[in-house]
Amino acid sequence: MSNQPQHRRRGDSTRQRSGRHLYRFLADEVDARWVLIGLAILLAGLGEALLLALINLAAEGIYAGEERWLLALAFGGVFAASAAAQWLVLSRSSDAVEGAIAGIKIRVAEKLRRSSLRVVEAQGGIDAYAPLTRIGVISQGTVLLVLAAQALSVLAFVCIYLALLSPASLVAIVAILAVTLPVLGAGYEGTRSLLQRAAAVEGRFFHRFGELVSGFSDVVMDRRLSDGLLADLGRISRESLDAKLAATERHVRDINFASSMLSLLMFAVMFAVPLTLGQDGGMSHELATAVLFLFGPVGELAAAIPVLGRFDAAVSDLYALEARLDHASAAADDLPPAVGPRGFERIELAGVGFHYDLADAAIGEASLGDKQTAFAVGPLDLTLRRGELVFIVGGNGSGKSTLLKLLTGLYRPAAGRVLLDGKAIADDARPAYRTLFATVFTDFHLFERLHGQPDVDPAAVNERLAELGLAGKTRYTAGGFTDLALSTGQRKRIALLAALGKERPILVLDELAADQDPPFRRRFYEEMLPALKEQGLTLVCVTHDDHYFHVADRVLRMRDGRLLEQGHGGSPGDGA
Ligand SMILES: Nc1ncnc2c1ncn2[C@@H]1O[C@H](COP(=O)(O)OP(=O)(O)OP(=O)(O)O)[C@@H](O)[C@H]1O
Repeated sequence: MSNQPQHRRRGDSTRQRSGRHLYRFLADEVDARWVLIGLAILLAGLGEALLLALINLAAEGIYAGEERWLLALAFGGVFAASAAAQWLVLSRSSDAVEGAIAGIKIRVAEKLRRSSLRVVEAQGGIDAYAPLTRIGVISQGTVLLVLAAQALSVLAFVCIYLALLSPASLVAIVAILAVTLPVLGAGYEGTRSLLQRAAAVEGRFFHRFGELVSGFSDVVMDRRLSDGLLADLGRISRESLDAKLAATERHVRDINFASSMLSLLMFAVMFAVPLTLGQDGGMSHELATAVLFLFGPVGELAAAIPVLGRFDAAVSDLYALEARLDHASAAADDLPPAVGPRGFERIELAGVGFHYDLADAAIGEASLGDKQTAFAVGPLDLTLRRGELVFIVGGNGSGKSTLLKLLTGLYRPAAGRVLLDGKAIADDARPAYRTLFATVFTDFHLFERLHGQPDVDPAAVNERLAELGLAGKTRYTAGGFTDLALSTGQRKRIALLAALGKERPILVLDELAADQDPPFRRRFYEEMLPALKEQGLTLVCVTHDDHYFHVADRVLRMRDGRLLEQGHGGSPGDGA
């Protein structure tokens, strides 16, 4: 079982109320001195309220000469302290959040590498990891979040100041804020979910947009296809626009509401309270300045709503992704060791069965109910001996690649056993077992550099590239391959080079020769494979090249997920 590192945050947070994600992110992920930041926020708020009081004192016009200088000095001092506090809050919190984001990115990559091939296949393409790309929203949101906290602090201190000026006004202020803040809170909730929906739709847009790029040759050749694709893009875009417009409308309504409530507050403090209590209004200009001072922080709070909503949605999507990966890695094998077993005599598949279940792939709760078997292989019985050259043949979709993934330990058998030299491979031994194999599957990926081989001599790699007919096409340097935009056949040759560089005892090649030109194909079957066998490698190759079956020691045929009886070189199992 996986021994992945434990984190303070657990992956089960996806169903929590919105806002909680934000809180958990700050509390659990961000390594900041919150007490210090909190004190600085309070200081900044207090500073604003003091500035207000000083402005009011100066406006009274009764201080002159030395006293006015003192007021000016006090203003300067408070302003400097308040600005320093704000600088401290913003720089410390931004640094801490950036640090947390950098850590999260690596943590998600670590969780992904600990999940299984089936899960990664089932997640689909890179779109599934889009929450990781939206993490930048968190950086942008941090400043606004801090400013919103500071606005709350200013609000509190200005209210205290107002209370000191006119205790009766405090009642009106508290009543109005008691209505305004929860309404803004509810507005935040709604805006957040609308923005989250818009982000999800945006993800679908980019998926479809990706099809426009990857299928471009069809797009320019087929008007009906390109019209259909564009219509689809337009529909998705409108859906995203609708969600965004709804969010904006709600936000504008919130801002409107907040400013109306402030006007009401002004009315209450300037008219309702004095008229009701029969006050003479001598304090009114100070009260008016104080109420006007509230406009800034309340406006900042209202303006922060959509950004905080995006921040919250981004964190919540990220945690949902992590929860899926946590779920997957809990059931996945450990990481393989850097160096595994080197030698073996025989590998056996004994009654091995496997099926592609939608539920196997289910890493969220949603799909657990749709258990369906898409394709099943087995029971498979096969013995592979050291030094053999085995071909696997069969029609499209007969299960050849699935067999290779079972043989190499990439898939966990649902039935039967895989035995290494007579000993069944237990789950905890499978990662080490996998290191026996170097593979080139049909959906291989060419890494830009030979990761994990830091000491590789570029000159030696370039020599091998030349042997594979790729001199002048690409070169290997300390920075990696200079060019990988090559033909499919050429890319496959590089994949072969990379696989051989791993120096594993078994080489598994899935239709490697399929895209090669006839001279290279002949060289591959008649010279390279025999030479590799001569060097002691065990080779398992999926092929459709019946011209070269004679090269193999054995040819096995797959049909409908079953291995037919084994034949010898030149005579595949069912006599085809
Ligand atoms: N990742 C997957 N998820 C779900 N089903 C899959 C997946 N990969 C393959 N299958 C199913 O398994 C069947 C066998 O696929 P497999 O790739 O093993 O066949 P193959 O013999 O290698 O075919 P080909 O010659 O076309 O490469 C396919 O028909 C497909 O329905």
